[in-house]
Amino acid sequence: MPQRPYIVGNWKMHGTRAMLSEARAIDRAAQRLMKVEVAIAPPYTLIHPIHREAEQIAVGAQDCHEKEGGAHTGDISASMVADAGGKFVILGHSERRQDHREGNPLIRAKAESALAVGLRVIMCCGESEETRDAGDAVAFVTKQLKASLPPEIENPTELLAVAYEPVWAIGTGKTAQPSDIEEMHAAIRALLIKLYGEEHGEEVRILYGGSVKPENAAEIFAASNVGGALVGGASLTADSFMGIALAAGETTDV
Ligand SMILES: O=C[C@H](O)COP(=O)(O)O
Repeated sequence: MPQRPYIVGNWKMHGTRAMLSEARAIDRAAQRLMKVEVAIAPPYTLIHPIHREAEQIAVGAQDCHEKEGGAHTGDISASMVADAGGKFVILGHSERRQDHREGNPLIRAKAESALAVGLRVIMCCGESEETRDAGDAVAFVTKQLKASLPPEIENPTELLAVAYEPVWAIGTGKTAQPSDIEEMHAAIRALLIKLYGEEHGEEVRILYGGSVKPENAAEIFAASNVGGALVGGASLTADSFMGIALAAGETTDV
């Protein structure tokens, strides 16, 4: 049975307690949209407050440290995320790869640490504009993803989602063409089947991310192998975020 579309808001470094009202509005709207799985990844400081109030949506983190604990000033471990009520963690986002020079081996170690405490991993991947222009996008992304994903996951259907986010489409207003999304998601699907077997490889949701908005969401969700979206800017208000979730609900017969 196919899984529900998964619509995840990545609030990035936006959000003080003033944003709790937006989270409440998202949660209320999600209660009327049971065909879609809605989640938000606020800054660490808002995970617990949102978790305490939310009835429908899951809350998660935008990163975690690869170690369980220790002398790592300023870092947060996967078990701390879980303790605060987090149910998932976004890993390998291009902003972390760039701002914090995170490479594939480190990202894989973080994923192993997150899975060990039962967090779902949303593993990001994506190519730069230069790589796409050179015609190397599919080869680059599949190699990046293979090197970032743990080779063994107990229940990938439940505990893994992949987010394809072309770097040039993030926060720029540019989105990939549906045909390019289909080509990339098909290549990712083939990799997931190879890594985790047919049963799980077919079921893991592959999200698209990069300037998703209510206006372009329906076209993106109509593309094959798109199981949801990782949404940045448009997830900061309940209206636009739930507009995207609504579009996902309309394209599913789950
Ligand atoms: O994680 C989300 C992505 O980076 C997309 O961000 P955006 O929707 O603002 O382009």
